[in-house]
Amino acid sequence: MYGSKAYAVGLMSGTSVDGIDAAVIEIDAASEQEVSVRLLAFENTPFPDQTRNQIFELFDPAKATIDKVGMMNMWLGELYANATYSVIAKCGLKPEQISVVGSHGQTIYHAPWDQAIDGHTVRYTVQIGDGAVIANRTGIPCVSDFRTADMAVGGQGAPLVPFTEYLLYRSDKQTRLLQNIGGIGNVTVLPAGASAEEVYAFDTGPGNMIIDALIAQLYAPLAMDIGGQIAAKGQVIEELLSWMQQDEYYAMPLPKSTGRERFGTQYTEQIIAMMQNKQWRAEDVIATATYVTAWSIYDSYKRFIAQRNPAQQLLVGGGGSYNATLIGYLKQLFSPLGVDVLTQEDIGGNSDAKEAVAFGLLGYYTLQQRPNNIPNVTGASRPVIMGKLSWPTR
Ligand SMILES: Nc1ncnc2c1ncn2[C@@H]1O[C@H](COP(=O)(O)OP(=O)(O)OP(=O)(O)O)[C@@H](O)[C@H]1O
Ligand SMILES: CC(=O)N[C@H]1[C@@H]2OC[C@@H](O2)[C@@H](O)[C@@H]1O[C@H](C)C(=O)O
Repeated sequence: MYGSKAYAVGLMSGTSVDGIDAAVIEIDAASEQEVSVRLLAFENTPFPDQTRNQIFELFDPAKATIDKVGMMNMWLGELYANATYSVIAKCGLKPEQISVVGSHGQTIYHAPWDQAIDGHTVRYTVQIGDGAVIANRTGIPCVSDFRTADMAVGGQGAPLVPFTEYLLYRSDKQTRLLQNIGGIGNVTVLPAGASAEEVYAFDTGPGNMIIDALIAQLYAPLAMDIGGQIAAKGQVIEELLSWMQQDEYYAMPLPKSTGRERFGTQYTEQIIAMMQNKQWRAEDVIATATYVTAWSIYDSYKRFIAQRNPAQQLLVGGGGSYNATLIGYLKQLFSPLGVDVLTQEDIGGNSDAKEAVAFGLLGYYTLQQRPNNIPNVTGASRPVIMGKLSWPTR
């Protein structure tokens, strides 16, 4: 594989359920340690409203009956295949030129803790959007369902993007924190001059998930606080802030990951109930939820990172990069610590495309039968080749 260039498509639909991110990348693997990626095209296709609502229903195990999960698995495969076609056309390539589609799928449930069954324990995670559908519609081999292999060897199955961040963003001189702010927030620590074994990463807590849910409740039909404009008009409510800061997730030891199971609908309903009871103003509640995301990133740094790896740079990606109030809070919190806060756009990248790019690269490694998890990051007992490979019939 070294010395050759290849094209891959990466597909991501994350915990925010805002749609399908699709990226076409050119991978240039000069040697094992020197891999570079060029983004050739990117497209976000929002889910049809009905599909989005149906996906949200599947987050509730009581509503996620097997027939609904099975149908959505196949339907998302179709939508992912369409997104693949569309993004390939955007850069003027043909499907035959693409080596692989790496598709994350839609997480509908993630249980990275041990569950007892028949005197044994298992962990599980469910990502849907069938790879066989994608492969057969597009004619391109498709790697999907990445997380299970890592769990099969004792890992949490998340986060997976750090493998690609190590390849693409490490520096010999600077310790960099790669912070993603999607539905959930997650950070990857790339110590200066580190080897892959020294990289660690974890979920910092909520990203935009609570903000989005509160906006949908309080400012419908809005689904997000565009640019952080609503939060900018509010003040942080101290009482709500300290209640939110008490969530036990923040103090949990590493490795750790979280999701909608903790910061989803039930959590937001509690905030709305408190708000009604205390007569808080909606913009103040949004400002507080926004501040909590910034604080949780700062708190994670101080608690788990700063002593071991004092950093020079916090590089933010994911949709939260476009929330100016959130970025403002981050700058306020990190600047006294001597950490520069930058977004992907500040360095010529694309905050929206970053995870789709990552899954294109992860899929390419799987196709090459090369391990692509970082055990130190996920808690897995060893490196594994992640994902299931579906072949098209050409
Ligand atoms: N212009 C914007 N202004 C404010 N917030 C935005 C903007 N654009 C996107 N966002 C926020 O980013 C979210 C989507 O982020 P992203 O696509 O990175 O999440 P995701 O990939 O679904 O989540 P995860 O990475 O947790 O799986 C939106 O739901 C919204 O809250
Ligand atoms: C189970 C799951 O889908 N987890 C997501 C989620 O969204 C952010 C954070 O929680 C991260 O752990 C992960 O995604 C990214 C893409 C990852 O694996 O690196």
